[in-house]
Amino acid sequence: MARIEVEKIVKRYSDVEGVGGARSARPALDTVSLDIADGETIAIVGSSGCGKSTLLKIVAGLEQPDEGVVRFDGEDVTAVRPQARGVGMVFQDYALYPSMKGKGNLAYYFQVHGRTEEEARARAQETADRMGIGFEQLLDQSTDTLSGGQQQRVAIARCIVREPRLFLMDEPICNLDAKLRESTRVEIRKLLRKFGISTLYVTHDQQEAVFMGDRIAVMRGGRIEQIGTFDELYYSPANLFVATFIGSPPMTVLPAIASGGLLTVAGAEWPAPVPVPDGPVRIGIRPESWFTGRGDGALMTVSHIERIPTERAAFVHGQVDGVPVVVAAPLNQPDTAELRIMPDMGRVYVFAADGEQCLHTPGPLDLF
Ligand SMILES: Nc1ncnc2c1ncn2[C@@H]1O[C@H](COP(=O)(O)OP(=O)(O)OP(=O)(O)O)[C@@H](O)[C@H]1O
Repeated sequence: MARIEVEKIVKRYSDVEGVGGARSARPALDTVSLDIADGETIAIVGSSGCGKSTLLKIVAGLEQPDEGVVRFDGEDVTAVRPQARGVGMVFQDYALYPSMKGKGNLAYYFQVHGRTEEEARARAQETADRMGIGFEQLLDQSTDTLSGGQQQRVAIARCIVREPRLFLMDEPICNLDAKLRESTRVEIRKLLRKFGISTLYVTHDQQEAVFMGDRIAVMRGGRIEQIGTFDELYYSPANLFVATFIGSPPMTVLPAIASGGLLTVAGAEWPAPVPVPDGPVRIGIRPESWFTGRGDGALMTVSHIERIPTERAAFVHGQVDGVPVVVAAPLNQPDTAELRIMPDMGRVYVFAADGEQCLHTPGPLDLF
């Protein structure tokens, strides 16, 4: 267990080609800073190529940064080799030794480090006991006969047995089918809580990030846009990118013109929720923040209705003036080609026209 500090990391890959073959000026990581508290799990999300894996590799010591510092418990480890950092790594491919049983996988580290067989056996047993019910049976099986989820449990145990200071997990369950993914992520979360090991958990799946992370870091183009709890990101996004990245289906974003306390949106005039300087802005409306069926609303052309019986809810997808819109509705929402919709102006977000600043957020929903 450790407190991890990542400070102003810059990483440039020299062979990254920019548009038209020119050398790209944009680094893979651009002044990235991050603090992981002792025992905390931070989930890192962002689209492909935003630098998630590079960040993990730098913390692991597998890549060297061009600038910046990595500290474990206050000690500068930037130049420390990976093997000496005490980091446990779990990736999507389990990288277990296939010819060995689970037990052999756990004991291997001790064997290659010249430790006694008794110690290896005792540590493997202790870890198996702590991993929970049913785990010991897995250790007696050859790893290539285990399911993906089981292999991932053994891979995690193989890290835990070495008592890592930090776990680095890069899309550890993305290769599993949907059902196994769900049970395995519950399992991993339980283990992380139980062992209290500080963890960086990379995923491209927002829901997984919300489930796994005590906090979530949203990355874009080599930068961390915002770090916070789900509520902080959802209700107080730093900018339009975070606001649209967090939340599923995503919020609708409409261009608007502010003038004299009114917002003109798609030809309709709505009162601004807060004083907004006159000029172009963008407004964001989450699916749950629309009123439907009001005569004075904007006209939405419906493309399809996504019904989610397990949630007793539906999402109506369509367009207003060519802009994609998603509106939450009851499960029994009738099929319709058009719908009059009106935002709950008390729940809209207002962004600067370039999307880089959030000018107003409605704050958390008061459910009680
Ligand atoms: N070894 C390398 N050499 C050159 N460029 C690299 C190398 N590794 C990564 N990159 C580039 O650095 C950027 C960040 O890559 P990285 O793998 O960290 O992204 P990622 O967010 O993990 O993506 P994904 O979700 O697709 O795995 C990308 O533009 C990628 O092409």
